[in-house]
Amino acid sequence: MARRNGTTAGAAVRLESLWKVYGTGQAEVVALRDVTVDFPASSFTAVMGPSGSGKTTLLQCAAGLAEPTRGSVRLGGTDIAGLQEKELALVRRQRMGFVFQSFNLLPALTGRENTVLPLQLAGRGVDRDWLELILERTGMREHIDRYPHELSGGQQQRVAVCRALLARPEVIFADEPTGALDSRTGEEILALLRASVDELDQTVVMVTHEPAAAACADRVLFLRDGRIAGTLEQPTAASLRAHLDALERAR
Ligand SMILES: Nc1ncnc2c1ncn2[C@@H]1O[C@H](COP(=O)(O)OP(=O)(O)OP(=O)(O)O)[C@@H](O)[C@H]1O
Repeated sequence: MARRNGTTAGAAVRLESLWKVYGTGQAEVVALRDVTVDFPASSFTAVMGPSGSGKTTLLQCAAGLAEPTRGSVRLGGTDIAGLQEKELALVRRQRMGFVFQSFNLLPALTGRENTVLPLQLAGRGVDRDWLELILERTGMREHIDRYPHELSGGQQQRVAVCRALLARPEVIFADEPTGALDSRTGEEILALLRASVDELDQTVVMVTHEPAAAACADRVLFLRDGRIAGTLEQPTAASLRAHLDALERAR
C-alpha cells in the first residue's frame, strides 16, 4: 500500500533518508544523498547507475556491511543501523543472503559445507528437505560435495546461491552476480534468482551494470551522484536502453 512519504507497507527492506559520507574535509565523498526506497517482499529489484553513483554503497548500507552516516535501514521490523557489530553479524547470517561477483566460497570446504556454514555459525539446524529442494532447483545435487577448485565458475556461483537461499532469508543481496561469468552461465544464474522470487517468494536486490541482467528484475532503480534518478517497472532490454539513454542525455 502506498504511503505519503513514498514508502510502502510490507517492505522486506526500507531505506529512509539514507546518507553515506566517506572521509572528511578535502577528501569527503558523499556516496549516498538522502535515499529513501523500499524493496518489497517477494520482488526482484535491480540497481543500476554509472560507475561511482553509489550502487555498492547502497547495497552495503542495506546489508549492514557499511554504517550509514545518517538515516535508517529497516529489515522487517528491525532498524539495523542501530545494531552492534555482533548483532549485525547474526542478522546477516540468519536473515540475509549474499551473492557476490567473486563467489566468496571458502576453498578448504566443499560446496555442501560452504552452503550450510552460515546456519552452523548461527547455531541453527539445517532443514534437510529444503536443502535437497534447493540443490535440485539449482542443478547442484551431483556437484555439491566437490571443493570450489573442482567446480566451474557457474557451479561455484550456484553454490553461493544455494548458501544464500538455505536460511530462507528475508532478502538476498547480489552485487554483480554475473560479472565473472560468461553470458550463458550468467543467464542461468539470473534465471535461478528470478525463480527464487517467483517460486520461493524470495526478495532479491541486485546491483548490475548489464541491461540484460536488469531486465530480469521487476523494477530497476537508477542511481546518479548518490541520488535516486528514476525507477522503471517491469523493464525490458529495450525500455531499459531507452531509459539509460535518456539519463545519459540529461547529464
Ligand atoms: N571506502 C571508501 N572510502 C572513500 N570513498 C569511497 C569508499 N567506497 C566508495 N567510495 C566512493 O563513493 C562513491 C560511490 O562508490 P560506490 O562503490 O558505491 O559506487 P558504484 O556505483 O558501486 O561504482 P562501480 O559501478 O564503479 O562499482 C564513489 O565516488 C567512490 O569513490
